[in-house]
Amino acid sequence: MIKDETAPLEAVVLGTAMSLGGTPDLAHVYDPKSREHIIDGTFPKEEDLIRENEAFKAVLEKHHVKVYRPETLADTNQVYARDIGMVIDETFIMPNIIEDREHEKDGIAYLIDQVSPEDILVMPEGAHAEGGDVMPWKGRLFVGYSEEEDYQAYKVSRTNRAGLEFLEQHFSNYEVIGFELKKSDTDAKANALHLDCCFQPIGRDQCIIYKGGFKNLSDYEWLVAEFGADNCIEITQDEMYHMNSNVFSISPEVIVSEAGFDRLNTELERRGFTVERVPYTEISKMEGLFRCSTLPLKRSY
Ligand SMILES: NC(=[NH2+])NCCC[C@H](N)C(=O)O
Repeated sequence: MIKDETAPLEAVVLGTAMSLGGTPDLAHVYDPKSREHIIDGTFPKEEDLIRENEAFKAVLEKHHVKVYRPETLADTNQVYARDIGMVIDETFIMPNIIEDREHEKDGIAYLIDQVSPEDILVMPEGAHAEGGDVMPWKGRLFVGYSEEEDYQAYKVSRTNRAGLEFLEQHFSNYEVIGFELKKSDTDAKANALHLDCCFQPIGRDQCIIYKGGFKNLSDYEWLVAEFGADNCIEITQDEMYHMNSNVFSISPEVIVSEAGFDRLNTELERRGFTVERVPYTEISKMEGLFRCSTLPLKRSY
C-alpha cells in the first residue's frame, strides 16, 4: 500500500549500480547531466556508484526497511529503480517508459510475478509515465508531464498527457493534478527531468520546491499556496541541479539526504527532521538521487 510520499516505509526496491556497462557513448545518453559528465570525462565509475548505493541500503536497513534489489542485468544502468514502475494504493503500475530504459523492467520481473494479477495495471500503448513524475499525496496525485509539443521535442519529457489521463481514469479516488515541467536535453540547469527533480512533499505537510522547474508559474504558485509558504523549502537553481529536491523519506520524521547539502540539511533539522546523511555525489552525476533510486512497495498506514 502506497498512498503518499512519507508514511513509514516497510518495503522498497533499491536500484543497483552493478554491471553498469561503463561510460555510455553520447549517442546513448538520455539526460543532459550524464551528457555533461561524459563530455568532461567525469562520468562516474561503477565501483564508486556501488559504494554510495550500498551506503544508502545500509541506512534503509538500519531503519528496518525490507530492501529488494533488481536482478542484475549485464551492462545495464539500473540505478534509478523509481522510474520503471510505480505503486499506488495496492496497484502495481507497469508504465511505458523511455525506450532506452525499457529493458530495465526485466530486472524487477521476479517481483511483479509475486503480485496478484488483479493488482497489476499495464499502461496501454501511447500512454507514457515514469515514477519520478508521479506522487500520491493526501488524496491527490501530483503528476509532472509534458504536453504533446514538448513531449515530441525532448528526450527528457517522459510523461505525456495520455499517461496523465490514464492515471486519472484508473485512480478516480484521487484528484489528479498535472504540472508541466521545464525541459532541456542539453542544459541540466534548465531541465526538470522528472517532477521529483524540482518538487517533493516531506513530513506531514511540507515540501521542497524549485520555482524554475515549472513551465507555468501558476502551478508553482498553486503548490506554494496549497502547502503554505512557511511549509515550503525553496531551493535555488544550483541546488536543483545538485538534486536537493530528490531526498527520500523513510518516515514523516526521517529523511535521507546528501551529505554535502549543508543548507538543506540544516534547514531540515531546524524543522525537526532527523537527517540521515549519505554521500551520493557520484550517483547525482546521472541526474538522479535518493528518491530516483527507490521504488517503494509498502508504507504503513
Ligand atoms: N526519478 C528520477 N528523477 N529519475 C532520474 C533518472 C535519471 C536517468 N538518467 C534518466 O534520464 O532516466
